[in-house]
Amino acid sequence: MLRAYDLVKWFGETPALRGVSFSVAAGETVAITGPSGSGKSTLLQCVAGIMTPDVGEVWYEETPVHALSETRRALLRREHFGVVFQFGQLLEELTAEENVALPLLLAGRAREEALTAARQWLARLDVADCARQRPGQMSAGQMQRVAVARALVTSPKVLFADEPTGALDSYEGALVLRILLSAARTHGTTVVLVTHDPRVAAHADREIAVRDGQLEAAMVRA
Ligand SMILES: Nc1ncnc2c1ncn2[C@@H]1O[C@H](COP(=O)(O)OP(=O)(O)OP(=O)(O)O)[C@@H](O)[C@H]1O
Repeated sequence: MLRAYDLVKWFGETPALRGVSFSVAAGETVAITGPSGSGKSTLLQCVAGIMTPDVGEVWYEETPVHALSETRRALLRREHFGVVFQFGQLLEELTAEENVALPLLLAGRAREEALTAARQWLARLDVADCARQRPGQMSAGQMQRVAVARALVTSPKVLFADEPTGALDSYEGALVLRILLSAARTHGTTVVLVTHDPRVAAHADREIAVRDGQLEAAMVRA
């Protein structure tokens, strides 16, 4: 479903990726692991079409993501991908249900329909009580659950998550991860997850280890 060929990315003099190739099958959960600065986030952002590699190709099904304009990549992300970052990046001035409804409103859905779907996702993530609260009134764990609901509300084909539990304590982090993965599996969503935490990576079907911008090992769990 997703394929990356020989990705190279430089930031000035710094080589962030030095020829990385891998593929992800539909419905698979893959963890990209590695030490700080190894290139995990750069890899995720190239594969998700958030940035383009300097060299190499990224294919999403039959679409050459690396060759699309910024506008087409934004459209592809909006229609097919969901993204969660370490800090949920919710809009402060909107309530939880409005934050989650936003991607549906942008896709042209009617307001009441979008809010109903948002509330269903908040309930699935066990934060129905927060529907009318703004991010400032929520805990870090609640905000991250809302961010996951917002990423999944459009039923994306692929969910990209960059340290989605990195800002949470280990108990809350494990809970959010479990809910995220079970929601993704229930809906057949492919997941690409960046983490430096082996306990988080252990939940994935497969681990891709990156070191100094190159693949270290690709292992499949039994
Ligand atoms: N926007 C940027 N400008 C300049 N250098 C960058 C930029 N983004 C990443 N880098 C550099 O590219 C390399 C890879 O960074 P990247 O963020 O992909 O690593 P990472 O494994 O995700 O690290 P961390 O776990 O600390 O987030 C690092 O040397 C980093 O300093």
